Amino acid sequence: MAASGKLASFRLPPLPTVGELIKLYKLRAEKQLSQNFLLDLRLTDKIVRKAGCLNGAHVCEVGPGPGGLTRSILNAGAADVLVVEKDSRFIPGLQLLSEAAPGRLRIVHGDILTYRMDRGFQANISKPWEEDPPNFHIIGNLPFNVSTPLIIKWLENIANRTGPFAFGRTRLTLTFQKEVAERLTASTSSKQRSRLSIMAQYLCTVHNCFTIPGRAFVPKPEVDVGVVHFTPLVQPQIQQPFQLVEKVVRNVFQFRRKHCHKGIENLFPEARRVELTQEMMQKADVDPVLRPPELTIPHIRALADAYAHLCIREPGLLSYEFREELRLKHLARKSKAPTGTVTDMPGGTLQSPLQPC
Ligand SMILES: C[S@@+](CC[C@H](N)C(=O)[O-])C[C@H]1O[C@@H](n2cnc3c(N)ncnc32)[C@H](O)[C@@H]1O
Repeated sequence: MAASGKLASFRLPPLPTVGELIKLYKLRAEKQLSQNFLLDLRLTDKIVRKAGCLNGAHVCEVGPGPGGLTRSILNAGAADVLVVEKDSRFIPGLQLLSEAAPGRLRIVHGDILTYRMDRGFQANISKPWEEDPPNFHIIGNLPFNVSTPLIIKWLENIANRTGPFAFGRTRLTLTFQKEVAERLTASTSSKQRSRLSIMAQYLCTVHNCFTIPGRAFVPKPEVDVGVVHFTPLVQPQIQQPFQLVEKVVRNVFQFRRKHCHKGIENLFPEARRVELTQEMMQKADVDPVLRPPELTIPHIRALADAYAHLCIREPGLLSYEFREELRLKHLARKSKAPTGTVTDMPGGTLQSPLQPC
């Protein structure tokens, strides 16, 4: 069959196994870089299947390490794979893989947090945002210590259509600590509903594909791992700047067990807190006694729209941060207090806005 004949040509020639490579190059996992390797190619193949059809695709893989997932991506027929790896010890093994897949694997020794992915691929892979996603994917068994900052950065990129999303609605297939995967995909009122749930779901369709038990990794991490797939939405569910949405959501979830108006109050300077909170809740038509996890994305949209309206009317509001007001107040009190009082002691500084001294 022509199709299967074509598929067979994607497959890599015989190579040392990932386990043999690890031994060959004496690659001890570095805890600092959150290195937990997947050596079972059935599992890496399963992750890659969740990305969708990779036939002829362009792929950026985050943290390839010894290259197990990279092999599965290449075997799935990706035409152009660019891997970004911070630890130089993995580069020789990846070069071996690159020689086995001529012209299909490019290796970048760098940090994914600063790497300019928009410069790593040609503009002609782009698809207009309103059309189907481009044949460009980001895939990674992410280092845990960078996974949350990375997804927040990419969500902001999605909102602004920058970075990897300058090419269109680039899909992401990524691993997270199971708990983070659950937060990303949590529905309204669930125990895991959090800031991350709202920020991800207002911009993307998010699926928690499956869980990999910790014992499948070498060395075994203390937690299980979730594989999450993201497809950016054509139309974000909230049409306000990312920073504004992030600020509203951060404040709302500040007191997740209290009524939502408690967190919203902190969007406003103390002197006008009651009045402006009331106005914002009324404008948004959101019940102030709902708890943050009970808020749906339409509720958050109404709150963000109402807050944006107030910020246009009162331009100083957007830059107001209640923690800054507390800090200044605390400093003022401290400068007035006689020396030796509790505010001068190391433990006397403000721990939380709930416990002003
Ligand atoms: C959890 S391991 C996964 C390795 C491999 N993909 C696998 O599945 O076996 C994470 C990998 O990301 C790399 N890494 C850690 N921080 C990184 C960063 N900031 N940028 C790029 N790679 C990073 C580590 O060196 C390691 O190879």
